[in-house]
Amino acid sequence: MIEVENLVKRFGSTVAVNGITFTVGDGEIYGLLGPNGSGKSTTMKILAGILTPTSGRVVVGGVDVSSNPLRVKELTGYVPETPVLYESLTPLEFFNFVGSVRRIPSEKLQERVDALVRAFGIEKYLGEMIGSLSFGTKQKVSLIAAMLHDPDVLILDEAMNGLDPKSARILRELLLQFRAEGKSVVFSTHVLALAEMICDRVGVIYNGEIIAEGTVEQLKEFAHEESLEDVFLKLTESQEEVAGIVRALKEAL
Ligand SMILES: Nc1ncnc2c1ncn2[C@@H]1O[C@H](COP(=O)(O)OP(=O)(O)OP(=O)(O)O)[C@@H](O)[C@H]1O
Repeated sequence: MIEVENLVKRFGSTVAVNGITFTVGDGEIYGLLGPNGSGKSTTMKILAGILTPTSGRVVVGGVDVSSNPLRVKELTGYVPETPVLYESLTPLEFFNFVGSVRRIPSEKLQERVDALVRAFGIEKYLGEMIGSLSFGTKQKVSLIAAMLHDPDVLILDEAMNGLDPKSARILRELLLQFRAEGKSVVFSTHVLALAEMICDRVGVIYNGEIIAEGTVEQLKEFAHEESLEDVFLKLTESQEEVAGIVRALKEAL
């Protein structure tokens, strides 16, 4: 369970997150959707205990992030928008490093590394330097590292980026399994069809505020639109703008 209450994050004069409130239940996948720069990554970094909020309250698995960020990190697996990895380690060395930092018993670590490496099909890269791997393979390493300690909560920032269709399907299945085990997932994406497919509820974030929230069906009804893409464009006031740009392009080209 994740509870976010009146969360604010300022960077100097920039208000990245402007008083957002939402909860993610046990066994729920919550999609955070929003245009570039709307505050998704900042929110997710706060949930993962990486950034401290300016104000507001975040409770993960009953633990307040401000009072016990270390415990929240134990409960949480976080995949950043861009993989942050040690380029001069091999994936296997990196997984062992993560295992020791997270104090995962060696037998359990071995089991989880084997299963996840097999699921994402990266066996042949285990002994290569991470710096030499493709973006998609690095993303898989980042995902596996986040899941090694079997976290109760997963925070995935555009985690499907760079994944081939097979790996994207595997991740989707893993998330559904995660949900069935009663865990909570926060998932940001610009791929609205994907959000529609896997999210139990979505929150649309715009200029640091959640401007609409509900199931995809509820949002479609609320916005009187047929697709989540149209709902998104309408809510973020982009529908008219996109139409204008397309008109201008047609004239110019
Ligand atoms: N470390 C920082 N210092 C200053 N401003 C920042 C910092 N991190 C984020 N911001 C600003 O906060 C706002 C929200 O950024 P954020 O990265 O959370 O957006 P986002 O919704 O994740 O965007 P995208 O879809 O492009 O990844 C932006 O205006 C951004 O420039």
